[in-house]
Amino acid sequence: MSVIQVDGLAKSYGTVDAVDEMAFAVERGELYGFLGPNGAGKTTTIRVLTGQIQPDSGTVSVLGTDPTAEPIETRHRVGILPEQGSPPSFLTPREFLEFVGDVRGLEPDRVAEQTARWAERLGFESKLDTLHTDLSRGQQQKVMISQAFLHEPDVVFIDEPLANLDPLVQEQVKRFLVSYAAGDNAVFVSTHNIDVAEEICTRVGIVTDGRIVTERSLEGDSSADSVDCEPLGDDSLLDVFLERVEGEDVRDAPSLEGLEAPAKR
Ligand SMILES: Nc1ncnc2c1ncn2[C@@H]1O[C@H](COP(=O)(O)OP(=O)(O)OP(=O)(O)O)[C@@H](O)[C@H]1O
Repeated sequence: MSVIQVDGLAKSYGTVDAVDEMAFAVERGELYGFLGPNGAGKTTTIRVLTGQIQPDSGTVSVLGTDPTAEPIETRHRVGILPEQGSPPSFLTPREFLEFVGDVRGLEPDRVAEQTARWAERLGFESKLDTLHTDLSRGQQQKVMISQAFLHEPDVVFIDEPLANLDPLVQEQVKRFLVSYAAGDNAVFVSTHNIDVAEEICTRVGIVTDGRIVTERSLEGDSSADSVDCEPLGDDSLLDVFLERVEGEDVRDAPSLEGLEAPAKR
């Protein structure tokens, strides 16, 4: 059984159809990239899958739970790194991770062990007892990454994983995500970053206007054997993206008048 299954999902906000006829499935061992332009419906889909909002119609299943009917059960079982999420300003990383560990049902010893491991892995040991309000945006992002993986969930949802991270930490996080998915888990990454998706994902679904318009497998021998998906082949992911988004090659789109860089003298 797929660890994430979405069929006929629809969600509107007033007259805006944010998600419409969305359908896909993700298997264990996959690092699935949800790639789409601004407003494509990526965050809305993740919010439904993590039990944060109710859809208008469709069925969703995450690790055999129904996030629309049992959102707390789903949230206990998965890791979530929300878009622009930040840890509470009035807590320190240690206090916040203790809180998250408690909510996720971890023993205090295990929380302490995991906190130390993540602080070392992402290099924020010296900030463990500093209030978040006094941390940089990138340091806060490291704490948010740590909370998503603290309880070693089988499925992790991540909205823009590398935002605000310096290049060195970006490389570490990318390598970690690849190895985590390969360890019989599933990592679901929503991103605008085509290069990162091409580099780390095992499969990518291109989302526009609230639905997946095409999927591509990015590895020859997919770890998820049951996935039947067209390989990327000789195309670049950028080419596939540009062709599919709005059904036209956006490289031919008119330039933004008045915004051209001034000619060099
Ligand atoms: N709470 C809301 N109220 C009204 N409209 C919303 C709300 N949240 C999202 N939308 C609209 O729904 C559509 C899909 O938004 P969503 O945030 O899911 O897209 P996205 O693919 O995550 O975009 P981005 O890459 O810019 O984060 C957009 O048109 C957006 O304006």
